[in-house]
Amino acid sequence: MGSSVKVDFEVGNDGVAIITMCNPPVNALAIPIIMGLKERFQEVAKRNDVKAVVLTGKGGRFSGGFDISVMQKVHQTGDASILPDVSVELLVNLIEAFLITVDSKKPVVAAVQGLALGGGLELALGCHARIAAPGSQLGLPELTLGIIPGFGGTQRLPRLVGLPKAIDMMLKSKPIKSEEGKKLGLIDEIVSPEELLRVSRQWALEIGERRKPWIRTLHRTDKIGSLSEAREVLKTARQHVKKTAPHLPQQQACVDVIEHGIVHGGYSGVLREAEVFKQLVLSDTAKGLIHVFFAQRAISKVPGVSDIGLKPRNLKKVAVIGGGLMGSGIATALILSNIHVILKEVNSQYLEKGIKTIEGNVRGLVTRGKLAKNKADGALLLLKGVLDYSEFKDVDMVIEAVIENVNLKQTIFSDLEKICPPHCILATNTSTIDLNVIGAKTRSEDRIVGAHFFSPAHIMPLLEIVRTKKTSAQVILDLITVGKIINKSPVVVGNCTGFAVNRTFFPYSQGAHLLVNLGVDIFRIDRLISSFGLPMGPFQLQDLAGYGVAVAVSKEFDGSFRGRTYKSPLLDLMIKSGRNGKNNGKGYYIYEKGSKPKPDLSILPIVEESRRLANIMPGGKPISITDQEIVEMILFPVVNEACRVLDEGIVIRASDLDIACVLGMSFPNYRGGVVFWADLVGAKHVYNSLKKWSELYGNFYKPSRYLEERAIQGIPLSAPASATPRSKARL
Ligand SMILES: C[C@H](O)CC(=O)SCCNC(=O)CCNC(=O)[C@H](O)C(C)(C)COP(=O)(O)OP(=O)(O)OC[C@H]1O[C@@H](n2cnc3c(N)ncnc32)[C@H](O)[C@@H]1OP(=O)(O)O
Repeated sequence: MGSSVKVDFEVGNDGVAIITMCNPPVNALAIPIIMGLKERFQEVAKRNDVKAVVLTGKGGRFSGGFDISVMQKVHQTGDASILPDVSVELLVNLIEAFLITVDSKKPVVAAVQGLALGGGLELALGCHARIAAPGSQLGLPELTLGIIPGFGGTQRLPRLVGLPKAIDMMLKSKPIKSEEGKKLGLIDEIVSPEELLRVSRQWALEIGERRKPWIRTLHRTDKIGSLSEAREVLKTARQHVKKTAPHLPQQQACVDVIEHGIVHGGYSGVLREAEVFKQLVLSDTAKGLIHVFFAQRAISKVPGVSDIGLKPRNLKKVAVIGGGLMGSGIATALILSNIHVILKEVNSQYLEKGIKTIEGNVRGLVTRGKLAKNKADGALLLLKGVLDYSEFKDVDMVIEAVIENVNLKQTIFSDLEKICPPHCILATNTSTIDLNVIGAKTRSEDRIVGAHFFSPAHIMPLLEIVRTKKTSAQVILDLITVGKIINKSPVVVGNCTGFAVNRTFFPYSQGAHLLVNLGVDIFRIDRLISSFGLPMGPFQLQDLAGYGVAVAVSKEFDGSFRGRTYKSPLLDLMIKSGRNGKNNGKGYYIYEKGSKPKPDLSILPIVEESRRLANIMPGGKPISITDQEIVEMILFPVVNEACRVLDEGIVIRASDLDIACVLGMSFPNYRGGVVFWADLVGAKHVYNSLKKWSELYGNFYKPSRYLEERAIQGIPLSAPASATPRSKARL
C-alpha cells in the first residue's frame, strides 16, 4: 500500500479503536483500502483491549465511494473477478454482525464529515450509528454510473429513511445534507467537526454499555411499512422509471433489487444486490457512463497549460460586446456567478433589448425555482449597459458576440487592442470565423482566444476554448478557470471551421437530408434518432434552430469541406414555401402551445419535389432500409468526421471530443460520447458500412484515412496517435 493510500488504526485509552481511511482527495474505496479495512476489523475483533470502533475518513471527507477506476479496469480487461466482496465479507460479517460473530461485542460508529457517497455512505449505513458534521453530503449516486449500489445500500437505506425517500435518493442520485439526514433517521447526531471524534467515541462506548440502542439496520422493518404499502410505492417508482428513463437498465434493476429485499428479507436482498451489481458493471451503459465520469475530469488537464506551474489570474470585470441571443446569454452566465459585466451595444434600442433578455433569463430561473429572488436581484446589480468603450479601460476580459461579419470583428479587435489594458483577454464567441483572421489586424495574437458558448449560453454546459498556435498558455488557463466558475465544462480545442462539436456534427443533418431524398420518411428518422437517445431528431432540431441558421452553416461547411458535403434541395424548398421552423410556427412539425410537436403532413408534396430534384433514388424508387441502418447512415458520417478531428489534433484526446459531443450536442452520455460509442460498435463495422454506402451514394460517406487505417489494423479510434504505426513511422 502506498504511503498516502492506507487505513490508519489507533486504540485510545478509553478502548475505542479509530479506523481512518486515507486515500486523498476523496478517500475512494480502492482495493488496498478495502483490504486494509478487512484487516483492521479482523484485528479489532481479536484484540481484548478494544471495546468499540469509530470509522472515519482522513482530511475532512468520509469517503467518495468505491474506487470507480476499478470498474474501468474491469471494462478494459473484461475481468470482473477483481471486484471485491465488500457487502457480505466486510459489512455484514465484520462490521454489522460484530454482535453475533465475536465473543466480545464491539459496536462500530461512523464519524462522517464532508461527504459519504456511494460505497462510502454504504459503509456508514452498516455501522451501528452515524454521527455527522454539519453540511455533510450523503448520497447513493451509483445510478449515474450505470450501476446500482453494491455494498448493501439498496437494502439499508430504505430501512433507515423509509421506502419513498430511499427510492427518491437512489433514482435521482441526489445527495442530501446531514441536517436532512438527521430528520430522516439516517444520522443519529450532528456535531461540529471539532467534536466529531469525541462524540462518536462516546456513542460507541454507550452502545456497548447498552445505554444507546444497538441497531443492525439490515434487520429493521419498522420504516418499511406493510408489504402491500411497499408494493404500491414500488409500483409508482416503476411507472416513473419507465416513463423517464427507458434507456437506463440500472433504474429498473434498482427498484427490483429493493423489492427483493422487502419480500425475502434484507440479507437475501444484499445477496441479490451483489449479483445484479456485478451484471450491471459489465453493461454498455456502465461502460459509457464511467467513461464519461473520468473524461469529464480529464478535460481541464491540458498539457503545456495546466502542468507548467501557472496560476490562474482573478478576472473580476468582463465586457460582453453584443446583446443578442448569445451575448445576453453569456452575460447572464457571468453575473449569475458574481462577475461584473459591462454589456456594450451599438444603440440604446439594442442595449435595452439585451438587458431585458438578461433580466428575463435571470427572472426565468427564479420562476422555475432554480434561483432565489435575492440572488437574482444581486446578480442583476452586477450588470451595466454601455454604448461606448469608456468602461473598457479596466476590464480583465472582453467576449465579443456580434454577428458573424469578418470586417466588423476585425475592427472591433483592433479597437480593443488600443483601449483595453495589456493584460486583458480578447475572446470571441464566433462559431465559424477563423481566429487568425479575426486577429489579423492586431499585434495581440497571444491573448486572442475563442470562447465558444452554446445556445442558450446561460444553460448549455459546454464552453469550447478555441486556441490558435499563438494563444498563450496563461490565457487558456484563465479561460478554463472562468469557465469552471460559471459552471461550464471547458474543453480546449484547435482552430478550424466549426471547431470540435459543430464540425463533428456537420454531417448529422446532411446525412438525414440525404436519406429523405433516398425516400426515407422524415418522421421515421426523427423517431429513431430520439430512441437512440438524442433529445430530438435532426428535423425537429432544424425547426428549433430556424432554417436561416441551417443555410448559413451549411454554406460555411460546403466551403471548408468541399467534396464531402451533401446539399439537399429540401431546405430551400421549405423556405420558398414560407416555412422557417418553430420561429414562424411552420416547420416539419406543427407547434401548438401545451402539446408535443405533431408531424405536419402538408409538407409531403415539398418532400416529393425535393426527391424529384435530388434524383438520387436508385431506379427512382425509395430505398428499403432497416431502423438500425437509418441510425447508422446518420451517425457513422459523424464518427467519420470525428476521426478527422482526432487526426488533425483539434482536440487533445478522444475523450475530450466525447465530452464536447455529450454536452454540446446532447449525444447520450450513457453511450459514452461519439468516439466511445463508435469503438463499442467497432471501427471495422463503421468503416465497412461507410465504404459500402460511398460506393452506392457517393463521397459524403467516403471513409477518412484515420478510420480506414485503424479499422484495418484493429486499433481503437480512441487510442492516442502514438498507438498507430503511421505515427511511429513519422517519429
Ligand atoms: C459498490 C458501490 O456502491 C459503488 C460505488 O460506490 S461507485 C462510486 C459512487 N460515488 C460516486 O459516484 C462519487 C463520485 N465522485 C464525485 O461525485 C466527486 O468526485 C466528489 C463529489 C466526491 C468530489 O468532487 P470534487 O471535489 O469536485 O472533486 P473531483 O474533481 O470530482 O474529484 C477529485 C478526484 O477524485 C477522483 N474521484 C472522486 N470520486 C472517486 C471515486 N469514487 N473513485 C475514484 N476516483 C474518484 C476524481 O476522478 C478526481 O481525480 P483527478 O483529480 O485525478 O481528476
